[in-house]
Amino acid sequence: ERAAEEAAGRDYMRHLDELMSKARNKKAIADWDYASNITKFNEDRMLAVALEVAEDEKEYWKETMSYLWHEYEDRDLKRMFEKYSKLGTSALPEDLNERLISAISNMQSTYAKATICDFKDKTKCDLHVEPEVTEIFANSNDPEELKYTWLEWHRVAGAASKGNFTEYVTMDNEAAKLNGYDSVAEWWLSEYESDDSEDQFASLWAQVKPLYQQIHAYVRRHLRLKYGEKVVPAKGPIPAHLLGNIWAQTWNNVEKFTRPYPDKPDVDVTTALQAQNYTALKFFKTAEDFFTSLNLSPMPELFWERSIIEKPNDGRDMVCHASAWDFFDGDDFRIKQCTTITDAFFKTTHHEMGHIQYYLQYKDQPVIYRAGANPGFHEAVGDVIALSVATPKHLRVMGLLEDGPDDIESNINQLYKMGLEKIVFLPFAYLLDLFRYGVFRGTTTTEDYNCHYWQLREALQGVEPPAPRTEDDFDPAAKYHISADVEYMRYYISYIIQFQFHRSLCQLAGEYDSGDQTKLLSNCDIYKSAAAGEALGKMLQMGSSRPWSDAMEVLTGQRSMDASGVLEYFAPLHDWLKAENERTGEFVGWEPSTVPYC
Ligand SMILES: C=C(C[SeH])C(=O)N1CCC[C@H]1C(=O)O
Ligand SMILES: [Zn+2]
Repeated sequence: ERAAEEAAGRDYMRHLDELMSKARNKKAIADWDYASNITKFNEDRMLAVALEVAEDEKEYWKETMSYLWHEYEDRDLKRMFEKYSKLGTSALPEDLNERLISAISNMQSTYAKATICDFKDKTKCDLHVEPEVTEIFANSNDPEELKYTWLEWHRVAGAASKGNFTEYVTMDNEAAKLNGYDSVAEWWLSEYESDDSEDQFASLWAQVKPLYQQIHAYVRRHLRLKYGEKVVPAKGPIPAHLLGNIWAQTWNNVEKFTRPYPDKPDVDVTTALQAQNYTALKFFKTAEDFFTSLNLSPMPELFWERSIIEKPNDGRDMVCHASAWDFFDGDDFRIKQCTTITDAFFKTTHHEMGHIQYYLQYKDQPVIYRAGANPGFHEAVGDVIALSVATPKHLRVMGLLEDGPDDIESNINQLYKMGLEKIVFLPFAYLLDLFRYGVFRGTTTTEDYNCHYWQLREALQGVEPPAPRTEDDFDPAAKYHISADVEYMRYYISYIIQFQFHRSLCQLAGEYDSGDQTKLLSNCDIYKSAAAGEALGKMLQMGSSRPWSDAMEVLTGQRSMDASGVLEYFAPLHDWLKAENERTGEFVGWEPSTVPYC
C-alpha cells in the first residue's frame, strides 16, 4: 500500500517539475525584462506575472500537501516534497504579496535610478553608482571629494528607501510566518540546513578576526601617514570614505599606496587590461576559456545572444548590479552586468560565469534541486576560478604581467593585495545580515535602524561614517542587496569555503602540497587540470539534491565549513603583519568612534 502511495508521489513530482519549470521560466522572463529596462509597463508586467505565478503555486501546493510524504521511505522523494512544502512569498494573500513586490521594486528602481552631482562640476548631475561613483572611489585621493560623494550617494540611494524597506520587512515577515518561520531571519537561515548555523557563522568569525584586526591596523597606519592624524585617528575606527570603495567592503583600491614593499614590481592588472585593449566580450571569452580548460561546459549559444554585458547607452534605466540568471528551461542562461575594463570587473566576470557554470552543471536535475548546495556554494564557484587567475604565475601566462622576482617580498605584496579583497570583506559580509536578522526579529526597530547598523560597522569592521548620522538617514539601503532583498550571508560563507575548495582543487591539480614549501596555496593555478575540473563538476552537478555537507565532502573530504583554508592561504601575511604592526607600534584594534551616529 505504501509502495503504491510513494509511486503515485513520484509520478506527481515528475508532473509538478514540468509545471514549475514553466512557471519559473515565465517569472524569470518578466523579472529580466524589468531589471534590464525599468519602465512602468515592465514593472506592471513583472508584478502581474508574479501574482499569476503565485496563484498557480498556491494551487500546486494544495495538491502537494495532499500526499502523505512525511511517511515516505524514499529519502530523495521526501526531500523534494519537503522543499515544495515551502511555498515562499506565494503563501501571502494576493494583496499582501502585491505590497511586498511593489516595496522591493520601488527600492530597486530608486537604487538603479539614483544619481548625484559631481563634486568638482556641480552642473554634472548624472552620476550613477556604476560606473561613476565606483570610479571616483577607485581613483580619488581627495578626502573632501570622497566625503561629499559618500554623503550624496547615501542620501539619494539610502535614506530614500527607508519607507519601502519598512513595508518590505513587514510583508516579508508575514510570508515567513505563513511558512512556519518566526521571522525572515529563520527562513534565510534554513537555507543552510543546520540547527546551529548562526553559531557556525560566529565561530568562523572568531577564527578569522585576529587576522582581520592585523590588516585593519596596518591599513589604518598607512592611511594616517597619507591623510594625517586629524582625518585618520591613531587608535580609532577608519573613516569609511577613505577605503577605495563606496561601501568600504573591499579595500584593493588603497593597495597602490599602502603596499608592504613598494619598490617591488607592481601587479596593476587594470593598466595591463586597458593597455592590451581588452573588451567586455574578451573578459567573457577569457573566463569561458578557463572553465573549458577544466573540461567544464562552454557558454551556450543563447547565452551570447541574450546576455547584456555592457551598460546600454540608449538612455534606459537598468539594474546595473551584476547578476546571473537561470531561466529554468535547460537552455536559457544569461548574465547582465555593466562591464568596465578594470581588474575588479575582470574578477566579477569570472564570478558571474561561475553562477552560469553551476546552472549548466545541474540543469538536468529536477527544478526543485536547481540551486546551490547552500547559497554560499553558488557565490564561491567563480571566485575559486578567479583565485587561480589572480596568481602572478597565471597573469604571466596571459601576458598581463611581465616576468618579475618570485621572492618573499613579492609574495607578501601579492598576499596583501588578495587580503584587501578576501580578508577585509569578511566582517562586512557578516554584519550585513547580522543587521537584517535583528531587523526581521524586531530587536532593531525602525527608530534604531541606522544606529544599530553603524554599531555593527564599528564593532566588527572598525569603520565609522565620515560625518554624523541620524535616523533620517538609512545607510544600509545604499548597498544593492539591502534594496533588492538579496540575502548576504552567502558571500561571507563563500569567502570562507572558496579557500577549502581551492585547497582541494590545487591538491588534485598537483599544484599544492601542505608539506612542500615551494608550492604555496596562494600561487596555485588549476588552469587546464582535468582532475580538478572533474571533481568540481561532480560537486556542482549535485545542485541542492543533498545536504551541503555531502556536496562539500565530495570535493574536499570535509563535511563542515572551517576557516583553515583561508588561514592557511594567508598564514605568511598574518605573520608578516603581526611583526610589522609590532615594529611600528601600531595599536591593533580600535577605540570607540567619536562620530555621533546614534
Ligand atoms: C557580483 C555580485 C553578484 Se552575485 C555581488 O553582488 N557580489 C560579489 C562579491 C560580493 C557581492 C557584492 O558585490 O557586494
Ligand atoms: Zn554572485
